[in-house]
Amino acid sequence: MMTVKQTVHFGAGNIGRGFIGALFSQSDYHVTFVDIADEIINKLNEEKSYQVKLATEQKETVTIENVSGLNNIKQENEVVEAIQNATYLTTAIGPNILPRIAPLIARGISERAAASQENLYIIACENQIGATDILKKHIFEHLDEETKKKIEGTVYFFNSAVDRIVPIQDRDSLDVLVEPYFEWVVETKEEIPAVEGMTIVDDLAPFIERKLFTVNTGHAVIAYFGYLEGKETIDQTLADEKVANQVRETLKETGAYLVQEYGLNEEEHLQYINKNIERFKNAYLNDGVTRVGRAPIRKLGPEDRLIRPATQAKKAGLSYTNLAKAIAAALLFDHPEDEEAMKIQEMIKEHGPAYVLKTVSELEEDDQLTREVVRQYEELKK
Ligand SMILES: NC(=O)C1=CN([C@@H]2O[C@H](COP(=O)(O)OP(=O)(O)OC[C@H]3O[C@@H](n4cnc5c(N)ncnc54)[C@H](O)[C@@H]3O)[C@@H](O)[C@H]2O)C=CC1
Ligand SMILES: O=P(O)(O)OC[C@H]1O[C@](O)(CO)[C@@H](O)[C@@H]1O
Repeated sequence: MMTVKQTVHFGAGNIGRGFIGALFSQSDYHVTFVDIADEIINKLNEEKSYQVKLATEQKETVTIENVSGLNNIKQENEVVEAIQNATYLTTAIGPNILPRIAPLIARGISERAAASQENLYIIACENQIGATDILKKHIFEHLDEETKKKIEGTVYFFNSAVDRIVPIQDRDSLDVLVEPYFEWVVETKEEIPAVEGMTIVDDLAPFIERKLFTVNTGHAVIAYFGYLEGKETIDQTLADEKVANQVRETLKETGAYLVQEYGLNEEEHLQYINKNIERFKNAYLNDGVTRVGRAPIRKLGPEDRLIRPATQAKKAGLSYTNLAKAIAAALLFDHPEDEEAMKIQEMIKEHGPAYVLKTVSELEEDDQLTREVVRQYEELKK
């Protein structure tokens, strides 16, 4: 009897079902999704399949089969067992959640190490530089020394970059609407089992910085300016020539840094920028500015899509005024349903914008970038 290849994926949300889980299923893996959302887990176990629909005029659809679900709070033992049988373990759960799932993954790894010498490949698929390294650090805090030794050469951790726009979905269905474009880049020099749609590279740094500081910076700029203009969706916002121009100018700044840092070809990078601006125009996605602007504390972090390209551009003597303006717009994102946005607004109210830049973005008060952001913040507020 043929044994079915197994993979465990934490986070049965938009990227989980609409991208990473779908690729594994299409590569003949059985995908065990792990999530805290009972309604998703129950549906996965009842329906055993769902549809991935492309956000195009034709709405091409693929059926994703060979899927099941486990709740990581209520079914710890079952998750540990699934990890024992898996070749891959992936996550798309949000960078802030990684420390919370690490203890259970550590238990799975420990029990697996006691019973098997088979390889396990762990990949965090999050919008964060070095997300798998961060997950590894949290997992290792829960492993004893003997297990850490035992898993050397059998449990591998690879960083990755994930790129596919997947908007918020209808919660009553497992089906997922996704853009046609996708890119999943994984950093490894190992020979690993094939997964359809996975691109392997030796060095992820240029790929993840190019992606985060083009796709995600551009998207964030549209989201924050769109929100300020009272727009609902990304494509509506981009139709406003003023915002479209702001996006292009900001991506010229991140582009100048990327070209200098990684020796990218300027013309090719310009094409990459233009290609991504076209992706943002997809009206079939109906992608809300509040989703793309979500979690501004994370997005204003020192290593994230707005602050890092600005600090790097400043260090390299390049222009960063448009990035500063985007950061100022992020500080004005006061969406009441976004917990992080509300926290930022409270901090601004009590201590002012420079305090947020210091505590959230690790920028000193007398930093030129801080001064420029605060100046633009006051301008935008008028
Ligand atoms: N949606 C998108 O277009 C893209 C998202 N990403 C990244 O992918 C990751 C996931 O994003 P989405 O799929 O959009 O989010 P999502 O909110 O649709 O999915 C996250 C899933 O994680 C589950 N979850 C939350 N806390 C949990 C916990 N403690 N234990 C188990 N499950 C838990 C949620 O119930 C949800 O189903 C994020 O890091 C995001 O930055 C990357 C590229 C594109
Ligand atoms: O906002 P987050 O959680 O970083 O992730 C979603 C982002 O990733 C993207 O899919 C880009 O890959 C955009 O849709 C969005 O800006």
